[in-house]
Amino acid sequence: MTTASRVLVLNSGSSSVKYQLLDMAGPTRLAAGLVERIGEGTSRLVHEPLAGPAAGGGRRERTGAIGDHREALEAVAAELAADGTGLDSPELAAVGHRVVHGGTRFTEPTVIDDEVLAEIRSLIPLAPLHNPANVTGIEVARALRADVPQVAVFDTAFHATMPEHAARYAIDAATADRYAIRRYGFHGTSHAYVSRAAAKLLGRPVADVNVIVLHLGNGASASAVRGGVCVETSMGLTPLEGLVMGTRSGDLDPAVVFHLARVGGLSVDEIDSLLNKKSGLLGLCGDNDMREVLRRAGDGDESARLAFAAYVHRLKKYVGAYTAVLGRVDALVFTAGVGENAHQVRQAVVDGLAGLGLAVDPQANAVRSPEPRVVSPAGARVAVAVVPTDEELEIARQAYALVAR
Ligand SMILES: Nc1ncnc2c1ncn2[C@@H]1O[C@H](COP(=O)(O)OP(=O)(O)O)[C@@H](O)[C@H]1O
Ligand SMILES: CC(=O)OP(=O)(O)O
Ligand SMILES: [Mg+2]
Repeated sequence: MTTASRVLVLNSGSSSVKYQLLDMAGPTRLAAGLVERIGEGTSRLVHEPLAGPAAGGGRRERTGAIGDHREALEAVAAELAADGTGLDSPELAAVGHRVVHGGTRFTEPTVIDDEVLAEIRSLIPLAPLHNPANVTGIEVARALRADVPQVAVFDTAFHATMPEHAARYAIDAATADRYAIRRYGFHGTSHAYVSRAAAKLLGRPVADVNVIVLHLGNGASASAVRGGVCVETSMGLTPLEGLVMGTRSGDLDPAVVFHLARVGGLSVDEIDSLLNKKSGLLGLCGDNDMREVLRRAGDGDESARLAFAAYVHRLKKYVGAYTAVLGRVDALVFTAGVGENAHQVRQAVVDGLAGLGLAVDPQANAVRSPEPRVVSPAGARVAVAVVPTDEELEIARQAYALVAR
């Protein structure tokens, strides 16, 4: 029996690492931080001790090139060590890793051994922007602390309950099976956490509520959750399908790819990069950050207005579709960077959808708060809510539940 109760959570993205150190006895957040723009000259690390030996020490920030994820994670380990809460601590019970793609095999949190790591590596072609960084995180943490369990928590896991008719693409079945082509869905940790928190906010049992969750960050996805079980989501084989995102196109006619190859002469890798990194808001107006898009649109910039309108139009289509999938919707929930902060997006998505029971109260919608809150008018048929996501806490809970039993 161990008394170690700390969990370090690493959420490695394509060019960033978000991390938190939690004491699960509370749970108490001991430290949180972020390394961004990894691989660029202007990298930035922000570290904040929040509780424990270094509490009150204040936020520390350092800028300057951080070449790759390995270097970033070593810098994170050094910051934690400087607080007296390093990876060498006997209190560390587990390291929880966000792993974006779990394929068909991983639908539960999993303790990582060599074989599991090899399998995560083999899924890189299905999540080329994400799984490589996840693998590096695992390698670095293991090298620093081989005796502590490393636990993978998969973005795809929550969506594994999707019925076959939602998960299947309508393509030749033998080809689909041979190449494991199906809709997996992502951001599952967030969709799970937020749909549960929404039920709590409404004061109703999770099993009784039907929720549409809109996770709008850099990557963005929608999900339909019936009684706590995911029945549909907008991302597919990879995190490219679905909504208009910061740099990703979301849905398009697959023939666009053939056309670009045949008529445009682009290679498969060039098309991949175009659709994943140079499309979405960035492709439409030159900015991928919603704050910038809103500012420019407010100044009357036509391409920013178009980008905003296209972003919102896609969201409306998904809200309508998921209303049909669920039959009855109790709450529409906004989360992640854009969903939590951009009241303009929330307002625009429900505009004209009174027929679906959707509306926001402009005053409630304009409030800025880190707390979960309802922003629809009193008595509305469907509650519209803002629920801040906490992928790190959810990953820590799942990792700790696995190692502490
Ligand atoms: N105040 C705000 N208003 C509008 N958008 C915001 C605001 N704050 C953050 N965002 C948007 O949130 C996005 C990042 O969301 P986040 O959930 O942190 O993404 P990720 O975890 O995918 O990196 C950025 O595109 C940014 O534009
Ligand atoms: C899966 C995915 O799109 O993740 P992120 O939003 O972190 O890029
Ligand atoms: Mg995110």
